[in-house]
Amino acid sequence: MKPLWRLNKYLYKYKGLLLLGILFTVISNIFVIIPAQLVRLAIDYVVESFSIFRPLELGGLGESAQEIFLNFVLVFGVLILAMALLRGFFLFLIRQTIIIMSRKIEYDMKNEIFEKYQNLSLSFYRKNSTGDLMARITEDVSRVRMYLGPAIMYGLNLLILFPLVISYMIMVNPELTFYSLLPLPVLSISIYFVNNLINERSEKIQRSLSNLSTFVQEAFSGIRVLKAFVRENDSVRNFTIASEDYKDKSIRLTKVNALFFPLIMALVGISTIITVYIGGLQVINGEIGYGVIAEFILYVNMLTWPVTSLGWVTSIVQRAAASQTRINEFLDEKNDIKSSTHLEDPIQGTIKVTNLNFVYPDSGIKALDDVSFEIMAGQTLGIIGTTGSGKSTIANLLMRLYDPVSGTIEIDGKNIQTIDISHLRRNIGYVPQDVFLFSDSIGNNIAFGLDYADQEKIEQAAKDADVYQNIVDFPKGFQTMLGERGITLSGGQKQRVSIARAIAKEPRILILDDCLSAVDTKTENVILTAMKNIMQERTSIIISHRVSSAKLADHIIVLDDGKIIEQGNHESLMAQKGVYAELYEKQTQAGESVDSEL
Ligand SMILES: Nc1ncnc2c1ncn2[C@@H]1O[C@H](COP(=O)(O)OP(=O)(O)OP(=O)(O)O)[C@@H](O)[C@H]1O
Repeated sequence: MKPLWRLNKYLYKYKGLLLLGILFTVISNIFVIIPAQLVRLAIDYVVESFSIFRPLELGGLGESAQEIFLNFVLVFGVLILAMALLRGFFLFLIRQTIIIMSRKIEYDMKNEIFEKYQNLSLSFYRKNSTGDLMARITEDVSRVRMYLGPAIMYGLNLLILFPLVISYMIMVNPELTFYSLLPLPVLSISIYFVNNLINERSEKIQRSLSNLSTFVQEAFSGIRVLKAFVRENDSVRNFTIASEDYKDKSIRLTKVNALFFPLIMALVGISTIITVYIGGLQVINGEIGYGVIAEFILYVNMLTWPVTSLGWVTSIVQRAAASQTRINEFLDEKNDIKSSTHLEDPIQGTIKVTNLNFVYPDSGIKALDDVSFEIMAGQTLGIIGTTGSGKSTIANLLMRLYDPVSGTIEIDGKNIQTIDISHLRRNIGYVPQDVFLFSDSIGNNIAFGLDYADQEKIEQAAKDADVYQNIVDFPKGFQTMLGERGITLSGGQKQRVSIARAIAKEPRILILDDCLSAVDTKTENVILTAMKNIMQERTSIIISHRVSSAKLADHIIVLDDGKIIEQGNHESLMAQKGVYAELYEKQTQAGESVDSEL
C-alpha cells in the first residue's frame, strides 16, 4: 500500500470530485436500504390484510377494503420505483465524479512520467528497454487508475453500505443476520483467489500477445531481409508457434473465467437458502413475519456485489501497488548529468579536450584513454579510427550525453560542466550515425530543431546538405511524409535530410558522426564542398572511417582502441607515413568504392 501514498497528492488535487463522490455514494446507498424496508412493510401489510379481508368481506365491506388495500400496494410500488430511479441517478453521479477523477489523475500521471523520461540521461535509456518504458507509462498507469477509479469507488461503497445494511439487519433480527451472512466471507476469499488466478493468467496472455506483436512487427519491417533470405516458411512456422502459445494461454484463462460467475451464484444461492430456511423456522415459531424473509433476501443480494468486489478490490489494490512501485522507481531516478552553474554566454566554438578518459557505465568498456586535442573556433577537426575506437564517444561527451570519468572538455575556455546543458546542446548541430527521422513531413523533419519553422531556412539547409533537388522532385516536395524511420527515402537521402536538420538550426558547433557512409565518395565530396561555406563559419567535427571525409580538416586525430595514435593535418600525417598515410594509400588505391576500415 505504501507506494500508493504517492498518489495522495493527486487525490488532494481533485478533492472536490472525491468528496462529492463520497457524498453521492452515501445518498445512493440510502436509496438501496429504504426499498428493502418498504418491501418488508408491504409484505407484512399484504399478509395482515389477507387475514382481516375474509371477515370484512363477510360484513359486506369487501369491495372498499380491496380498494384501500390495492391503493396501499400501489403506493409501495411507486415508492420503490422512485427509490430505484433515484439510486440509478446517484450511481451515475458517482461515476461522473470518481471515475472522472481517476481519468484526470491518469492524464496527470502520464504527463509527469513522460516529462521525467525526457529529462533523464542517455544511460537511463541504455539501462531500460523501450518495452519497459512504454509499459510503465501505459499498463502500469492503467493499473494504478483502476485503483483510483473502480477500486476507490467500490471500496467506498463497501465501507458505507456494509455498516449501514448490517446494523439494520441486526436491528431487525440478529440471529438471521448471523446465518444469512455466513457464506459471504467464503465468497470474498474465493473471489480474491480466483481473481488473482485470472490476473496471473491475463498477464501471461499479455506477454504472449506482446511477443506475437513484436514478431509480426519485425516480420513486416524486416520483410526485405526475410524475402532475400527466403525465410517466409520459417517465419510462418514461428508465427504459428507464437500464435498457438497465445491460444493455449487464452483457453486457460477462459477456464478460470468460466468458474467466476457460477462461484458467485452458488455462494449467493446458499446465502438465500439459509435465509429462507432459518427465517422460515422463525416464522413457523411465530417470531417474525414473512416480510422479514423478503427483506433479508434483498439485504443479502445487496451485500453480494460489495462482498464480491472486496476480493476484486483487494487484488486491484495489490496490482496497483506493484505498478506504482515500478513507476516510483522511474520517478525517483536522478539525472546525474547536471551543470554546476548554468552559463549561457554566446558560444564561439573553441574546443579544448584534456586527458579525457571514459568508461561506459553499463558495459564497463573503456572507450577513451587519455585523449587530448584542441580546435579553434571555426576550424574543422577530422576524427578517423577503427570500428569501436571511441569516435562516437567523443561526440557523446561533447554533447554531455555522458560525463567523462576524468579529464576535461572546455568550450571557449569554460568547462562544459559549467554551461547550461540546453544552451550547450542548442549550439551543437549533431548528425548521428544511425539516422532517425520522425514520421512527419520532410520539411518538419528539417525544422525539428527550430522553434519556428521558417521555410527559407529549411530550404537553405536542404540546399547546403545537397538534398534540395531530391526533395523538390517529390510530388509533394517538402510536404512529403516520411513513414516509420523515413522508409520512403534512400539511405543517402536520409543522411542528407539529417544533415539539413542539424544545419537548419545554425549551430556554432557541427558534429557529423559518420553520416556520409551511405553515399559514395563522389557524392561525399559534393556534399562536403557544398557545406564548406557553412563549416567555415563554425567549428566542425567530422567523424569518419574514410580519409576522404577527413582530409580537408584543419586538424585530424587518428584513434585506435580509445587512444590517439596520430594527429596533425593531412600533409603532416602523410609525411609521418604512419597509420593515416597507409590508410590513405589503401583507400585511394582501391578507388571510391572502398569503404574499408583501418
Ligand atoms: N552506449 C554504450 N554502452 C556501452 N558501451 C558502448 C556504448 N556505446 C559504445 N560502446 C562501446 O564503446 C566503444 C567505443 O564505441 P564508439 O561508438 O565510440 O566507437 P566508434 O569509433 O564510433 O565506432 P563506429 O565507427 O563503429 O561507430 C566500443 O567498444 C563500444 O562497444
